[in-house]
Amino acid sequence: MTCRDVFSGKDGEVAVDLIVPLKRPSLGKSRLRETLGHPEGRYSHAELVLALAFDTLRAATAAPGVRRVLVVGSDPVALAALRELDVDVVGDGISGISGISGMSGMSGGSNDEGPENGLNTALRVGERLLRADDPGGVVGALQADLPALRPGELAEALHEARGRRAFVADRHGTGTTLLLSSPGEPLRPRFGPGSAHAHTLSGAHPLAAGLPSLRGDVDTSGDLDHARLLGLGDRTRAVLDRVCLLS
Ligand SMILES: Nc1nc2c(ncn2[C@@H]2O[C@H](COP(=O)(O)OP(=O)(O)OP(=O)(O)O)[C@@H](O)[C@H]2O)c(=O)[nH]1
Ligand SMILES: C=C(OP(=O)(O)O)C(=O)O
Repeated sequence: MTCRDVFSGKDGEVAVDLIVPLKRPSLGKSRLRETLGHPEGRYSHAELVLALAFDTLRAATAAPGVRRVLVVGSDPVALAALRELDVDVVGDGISGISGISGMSGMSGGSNDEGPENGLNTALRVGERLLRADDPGGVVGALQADLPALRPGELAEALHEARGRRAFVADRHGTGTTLLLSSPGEPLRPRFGPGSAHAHTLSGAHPLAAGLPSLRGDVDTSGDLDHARLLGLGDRTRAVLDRVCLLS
């Protein structure tokens, strides 16, 4: 199990274990596929979605204050491709795959009144695994579509939360890119349409810092253009550069 030995956060802060949900890349990011058109032949849609996740994870694992990163996904091939990163991977229990990397899969059952969807179910699977190892820690959910993410901005968000259940809204103000629990308390994920509002209603504290790279999730080609202006991670840039080289 991958776990950074030394917590490098600021004084007295609790280390954070992050869950990163990852839908099967060929099925995920359907709005991006629709608005980008049909790049197939130059790169596959799945390759781009996996690159977004790869760059997100590379930044997350480099962020001070992040102790551990657990990817909960639906596709064994995609999960295997992430093994070179300093992350744990596990099946989301939705697609039939479960234990990977020495972890046992668990079903997603819920005692939470938030919306039931694949994403929240996957997060509960991850939360239960992380809590089994550290019942008193802070658990977070980070989206896998933040290709411009800067480790320092993620660290800044963890710092601003200061142990409160808190969230970061996306740049549109409607979605959520990061949700953090209080130490030892349930995450209570309410991801889905309008999740920023749902997280506010559930009592989570909206983090106010600018954090453009942490708010820059990619759902459409417009979001991808925005992330490109912020500065894409290497993997995503390399996939997109191929289009420019060929066109
Ligand atoms: N493991 C898992 N992850 C999910 C699931 N649904 C969404 N995710 C992940 O949750 C994050 C945010 O999801 P969305 O932005 O709604 O992604 P999406 O469903 O791929 O995108 P659209 O098809 O455009 O709605 C991404 O990291 C997805 O990969 C799911 O059913 N299982
Ligand atoms: C599921 C979510 O992501 P998106 O809005 O990017 O679909 C969310 O923000 O709750």
